[in-house]
Amino acid sequence: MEKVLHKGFKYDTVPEKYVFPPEERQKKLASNKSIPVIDLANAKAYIGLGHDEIVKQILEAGKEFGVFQIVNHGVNNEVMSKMLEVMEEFFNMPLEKRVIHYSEDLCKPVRLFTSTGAHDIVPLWRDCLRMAIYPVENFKQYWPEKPSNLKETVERYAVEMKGLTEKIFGLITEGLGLEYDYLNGGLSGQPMISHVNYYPPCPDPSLTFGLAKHCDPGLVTLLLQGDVSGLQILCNGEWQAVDPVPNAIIVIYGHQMEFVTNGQLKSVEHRAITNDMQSRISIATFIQPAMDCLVAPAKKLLDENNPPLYKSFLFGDYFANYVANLGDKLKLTEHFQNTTP
Ligand SMILES: O=C(O)CCC(=O)C(=O)O
Ligand SMILES: [Fe+2]
Repeated sequence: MEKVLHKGFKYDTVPEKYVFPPEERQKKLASNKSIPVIDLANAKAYIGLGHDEIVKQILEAGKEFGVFQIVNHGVNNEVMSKMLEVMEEFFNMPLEKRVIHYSEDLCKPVRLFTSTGAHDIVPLWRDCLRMAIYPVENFKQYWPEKPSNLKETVERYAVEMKGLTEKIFGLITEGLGLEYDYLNGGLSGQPMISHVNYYPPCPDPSLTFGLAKHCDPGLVTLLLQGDVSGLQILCNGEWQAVDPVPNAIIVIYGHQMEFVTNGQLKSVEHRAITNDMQSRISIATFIQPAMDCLVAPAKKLLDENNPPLYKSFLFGDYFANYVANLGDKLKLTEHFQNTTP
């Protein structure tokens, strides 16, 4: 396989190997409901005016869609735009400057790869710079030296993402009636990882995917998508676009959130499509349990009317299954559902 897809020029035609079989290609989108945009301006660490409404909206969005966008989230807008800008610069650097980060070693804290970097049947129209970003002091040394302001920008972004995670977790646990820090500790104990997804312009987006249908493995994914559309979610069997909202961050519930909340919050299946006019960058930051963390439905959410729908398992076991099944939610759910009456 080629080391990276993006070589800094526009392709004239889609190379054969990137073409998906006709039955798997995108079909018409549903244009009904739009994904909720939740304004966090009045969300406080304590109960205040407007706060209860925000908690309610977050839970409802989780029950219905498994995804929502947030605005006035407190993350510095300049940090977000700098992050997108510096990553665009990274992917526009000459190939020889980028390719030094290419690696197939899954354990590396920073690596560039193409497609999923795994055993794809049809490769995806995507390159990805994967970086462990938090705790900053453990990983900063591995981040790319070029562009020269990359390290400083990623550091600021990582700190903002950490703060935002705590804020969102506080709102979710409050809404569910769990202890305030229930989702902290082991359940979000893995270092924070960001995937900087780069989708070069594609001559025929109807034939390819930037990312194929998957659910995210962790608790939540915080996604920055700039102003180019491309994210789609599967909602009641129909695909729907999540169009960009200025300065918004998309919150995607991952599969562990569904397990921990005993199915109260849904993990949404999603994909990314390509675009023939512009390249697109999205930055996904994953909050995931430590590999040795025991994941199980929260006891407070169980009673005789709400028996556990899932088994308890080590996140490491889940993750091995996730990789083997390419993030297929149905297969993973079957594997971890509780079959004892
Ligand atoms: O590019 C996007 O909008 C989606 C990215 C994504 O789903 C992921 O990185 O897991
Ligand atoms: Fe994803």
